[in-house]
Amino acid sequence: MSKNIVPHEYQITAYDRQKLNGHNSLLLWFTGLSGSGKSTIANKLELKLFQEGIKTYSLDGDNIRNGINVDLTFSPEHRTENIRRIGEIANLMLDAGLVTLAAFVSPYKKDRMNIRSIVKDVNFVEIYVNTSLEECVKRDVKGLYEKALAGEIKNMTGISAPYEAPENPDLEIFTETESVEQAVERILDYIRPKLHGDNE
Ligand SMILES: Nc1ncnc2c1ncn2[C@@H]1O[C@H](COP(=O)(O)OS(=O)(=O)O)[C@@H](OP(=O)(O)O)[C@H]1O
Ligand SMILES: Nc1ncnc2c1ncn2[C@@H]1O[C@H](COP(=O)(O)OP(=O)(O)O)[C@@H](O)[C@H]1O
Repeated sequence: MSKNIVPHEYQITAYDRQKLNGHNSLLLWFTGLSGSGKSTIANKLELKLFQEGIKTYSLDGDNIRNGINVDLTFSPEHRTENIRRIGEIANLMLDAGLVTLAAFVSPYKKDRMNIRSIVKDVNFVEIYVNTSLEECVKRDVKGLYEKALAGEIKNMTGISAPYEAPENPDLEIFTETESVEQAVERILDYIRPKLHGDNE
């Protein structure tokens, strides 16, 4: 914490907000290549949670890279800063009592580990959306791989920039053999005890 900044003691705590909501805060962190299926799965999962009365919020490139992080590029340093800021925002969302879904390529191991240290470890679920580069290139949802392979985009993850796969993710999803619905059910099964368990 910076010098000369003294935190206020607020009467209402994260614990109180979680109690009022009837569930714990959780950060569901989706990592994987562009086009691996992070947003598709996160979207379906949020809908399911919402329908169960769980208070949620989704963070992804649309609301972050076009907003608070509009100043950042895809250089390694800027990706690190992108993920650091998102970690801090997610931490506020956890404090607010929300189940927060974050879908970012987040290619560097050290940046993802930093998230664990920003938020309380118990609240963090790392979900590796493991789809092969070949499949992502075949899908080419946004036409980025074609451009990257033609040399029109620099620093494209998987083509001209690294992706460091998680070694011990909490969950690993294989979208080439698993449907979106199956992935969502598996994630729900995994997080249910965390949502409703003793999380003090
Ligand atoms: N060079 C390069 N590398 C990877 N991705 C690129 C790049 N340029 C643009 N895009 C699009 O931006 C989305 C990735 O942004 P992120 O904020 O998730 O990236 S990172 O975590 O900072 O690495 C990513 O979105 P998703 O496809 O949803 O993953 C891409 O659509
Ligand atoms: N099992 C699956 N899980 C997730 N996405 C899938 C699956 N099978 C095919 N897809 C398709 O792959 C694409 C993934 O795109 P998207 O969710 O935007 O990826 P990301 O957010 O990782 O960039 C979508 O067009 C989706 O319909």
